[in-house]
Amino acid sequence: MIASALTIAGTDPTGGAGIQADLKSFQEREVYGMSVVTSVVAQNTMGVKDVQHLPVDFIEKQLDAVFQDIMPDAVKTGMIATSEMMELIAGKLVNQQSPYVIDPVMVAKSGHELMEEKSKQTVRDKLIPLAAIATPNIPEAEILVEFPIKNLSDAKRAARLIVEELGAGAAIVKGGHLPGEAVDVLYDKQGYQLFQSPRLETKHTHGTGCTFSAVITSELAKGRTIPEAVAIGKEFITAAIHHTLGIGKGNGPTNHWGYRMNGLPGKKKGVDSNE
Ligand SMILES: Nc1ncnc2c1ncn2[C@@H]1O[C@H](COP(=O)(O)OP(=O)(O)O)[C@@H](O)[C@H]1O
Ligand SMILES: Cc1ncc(COP(=O)(O)O)c(N)n1
Repeated sequence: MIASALTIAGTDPTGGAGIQADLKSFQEREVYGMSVVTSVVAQNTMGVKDVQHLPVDFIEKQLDAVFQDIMPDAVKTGMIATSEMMELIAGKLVNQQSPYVIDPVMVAKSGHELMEEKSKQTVRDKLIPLAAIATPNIPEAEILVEFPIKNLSDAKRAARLIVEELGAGAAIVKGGHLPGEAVDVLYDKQGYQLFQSPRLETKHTHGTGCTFSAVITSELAKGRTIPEAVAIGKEFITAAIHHTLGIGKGNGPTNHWGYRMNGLPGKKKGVDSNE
């Protein structure tokens, strides 16, 4: 039977980030995609204009509609703006057997806050301990661990702390916001693993974090291990950034077909970690 995955997140009507990026990524990885909307966001590649949060009881109705029908093989969360939403979602996920990937989305690349300030504590307390893997970027990891991350050794310490003290099963601290090569640090019970790619010079990186964590979710849904899922996520996002579409007036989206149609930069077309 086909693997299925559920994303619980906010929207991007221009399709590069949020729910839309997640569903495109699930589809690319041949996983049946489902979605529960938390907030409707009026945004584009130039920034966030406005946000409407859905009522918590309506988010609950959407979650129940999914869970009463098609049980996902993996779940990811993206933008969850308020503590009330987080508490609801934690209550629904606590008895789930399927792996849960938390992308603790806090601030959009454009600088707009996507999570209430007072809820940052709730992410740490209620959601991180339920996660098979957390995928913070550098600013998000800094908020979770409460120390500045200036280099690879800080990122390693943060990833370890998110697992050993905050209770995630694994953590990957993404290096998109550090200078130099794009190095992501995975820490799990087996120790550290680094996932590295050259830094690609482009402004078109809208939704990179959403796409990366959605691919990890897809691979966990198929039963792959965390290091296998992260390796595929890293190849997918590298190709999606490299084979840029060049659309959008601001920081454009990545190319969700890039990996399947063109493969990794420098490798032959169609190269896929499945092969
Ligand atoms: N300019 C870039 N070149 C290559 N890889 C990048 C670049 N920017 C981000 N990445 C990669 O994209 C993924 C998402 O990282 P990041 O941009 O830090 O997340 P977020 O979108 O949550 O801020 C990571 O694997 C990171 O290494
Ligand atoms: C609904 C939603 N979720 C997440 C992001 C973060 O994406 P990015 O950091 O690339 O702007 C976003 N802009 N919108």
